[in-house]
Amino acid sequence: MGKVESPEITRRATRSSSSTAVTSNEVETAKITEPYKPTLNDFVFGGERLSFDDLLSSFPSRGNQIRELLRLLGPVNSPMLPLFIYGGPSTGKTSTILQIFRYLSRPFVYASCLTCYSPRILFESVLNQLLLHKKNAANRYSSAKHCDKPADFVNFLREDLVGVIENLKRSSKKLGSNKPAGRPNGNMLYLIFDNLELIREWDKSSSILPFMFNLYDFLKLQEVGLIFISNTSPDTYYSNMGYTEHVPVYFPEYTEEDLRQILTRNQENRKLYSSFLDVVLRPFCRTTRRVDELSTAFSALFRKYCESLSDLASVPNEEMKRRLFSHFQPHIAPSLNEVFWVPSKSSTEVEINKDTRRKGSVRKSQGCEHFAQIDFHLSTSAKYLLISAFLASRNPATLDASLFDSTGGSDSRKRKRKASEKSMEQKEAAEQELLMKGPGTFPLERLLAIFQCIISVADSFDEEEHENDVLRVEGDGGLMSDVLLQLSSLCNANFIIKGKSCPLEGSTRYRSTISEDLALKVARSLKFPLPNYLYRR
Ligand SMILES: Nc1ncnc2c1ncn2[C@@H]1O[C@H](COP(=O)(O)OP(=O)(O)OP(=O)(O)O)[C@@H](O)[C@H]1O
Repeated sequence: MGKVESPEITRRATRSSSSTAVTSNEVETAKITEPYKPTLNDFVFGGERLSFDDLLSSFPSRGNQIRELLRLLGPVNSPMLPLFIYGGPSTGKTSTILQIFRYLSRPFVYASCLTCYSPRILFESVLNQLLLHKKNAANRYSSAKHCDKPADFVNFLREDLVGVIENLKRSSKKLGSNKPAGRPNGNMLYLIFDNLELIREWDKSSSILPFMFNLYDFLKLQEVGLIFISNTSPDTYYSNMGYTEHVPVYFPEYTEEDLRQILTRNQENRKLYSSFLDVVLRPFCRTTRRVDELSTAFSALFRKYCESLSDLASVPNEEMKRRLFSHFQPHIAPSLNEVFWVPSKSSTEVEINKDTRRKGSVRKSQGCEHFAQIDFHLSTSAKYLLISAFLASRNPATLDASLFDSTGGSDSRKRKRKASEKSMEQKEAAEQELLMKGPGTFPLERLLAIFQCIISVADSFDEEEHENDVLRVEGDGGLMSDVLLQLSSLCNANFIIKGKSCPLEGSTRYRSTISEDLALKVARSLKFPLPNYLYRR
């Protein structure tokens, strides 16, 4: 995955070979061959400490999440409930939390379920880090402890954690409050488990996720902070949760303006880059909002944009912008197509395989299949239902009336949207909060109302193409049973989560789990103008 130029993430262990001043050849040789001796400092980032301003400016549009995470982590040595950080792919979850730890200089162990793709690799990776054990030729690349059973892992983990925490306490006492940069701050140790959603793929026994969520209760160690990072919301783990409360922190998808700030952040000539973004950002955002995908596509495109410029420091005027644009325009569409076909690794991009669907189970896209397969496997009405659920989760319910009129016709939509934009401004604070909370829940009635509306809109713009499917769903007497059947299939496939009943209303609530990327792809396959119906900040 192409990562945007983010602040360096280097753990001290990987810097072991960085040279110190040497005075003679012998000393030099000795230094090079001398095996590196890991210390407690390996639990924190080395190098200069990051200031709070640097932390904030490294992650445009993540100020709220950074402040929230700092609040939840609390002052040094504060016990905390497990955190559950979630949000779509490439929304900065991993980089933000790691840089927060760099800023705090607090000791942590990090394991990603992407690279640790079996219980044994995951457990042993955590234990190796705790024991400061490095796999190398001398130990035949073996782990410090052999461990593939959750029960063994808990025992080893507790034992090792207690040891490390004791050492941290001793070292804290020795150093007092006068800690140089690169030394662990405090005696809490944090365990960060990233890409949690992938466990579902490799844990055939389905026992690891419940185990992970129980870890806090199993360990009962005040000095240990647990942080889980996931691409999917806590609801997608619904059946696995129900243990000690995990505090959710949501990373919402970026808006176009957020992406502009993120992408412009490290550019030498911001004005030039901004004129480039004026041309490319909007069309690309319709295809993807992933920072990694955009930055990869844009780095090549920007070179093309500047090709005819003799001075890269020049500030473009209108005439120059026009010239650059006409030179560069032919490259936009091919690049867009390339991005369009890059399969996103969002875990919500699940394909309902014909066979597995019959069995009622779900298989994640293997990455190389492209969207055409979703096209093949989902019926048109299921796609509309999926889009309706996405809209219901994503838009504030108060905007439904202004986005869809009773006939679902699109004629008056523009006018009504405009009128509602005024009131949207007044409600901005409340709705911002709504977005922060992540995809919202909705009752069945709202889903069906949106479904009816968008189907009639679609009908009016593309009557012939979808006639058979849509009209069948809309027109015949089996409407409800058909839609409910589709809904139940989408719930089985985890595209839509069926939650508990609302205690006040007594009705069941639902939540969409799909990413905006996927919703847009589904909408594109139907030629449905989804962006027109999306509430944007
Ligand atoms: N607000 C931001 N400012 C600067 N860079 C960002 C921001 N958000 C994301 N990025 C960059 O995008 C890339 C992907 O981010 P990161 O891996 O942290 O996302 P993620 O949410 O953990 O993704 P995934 O769920 O796929 O693991 C990184 O290079 C990161 O630095």
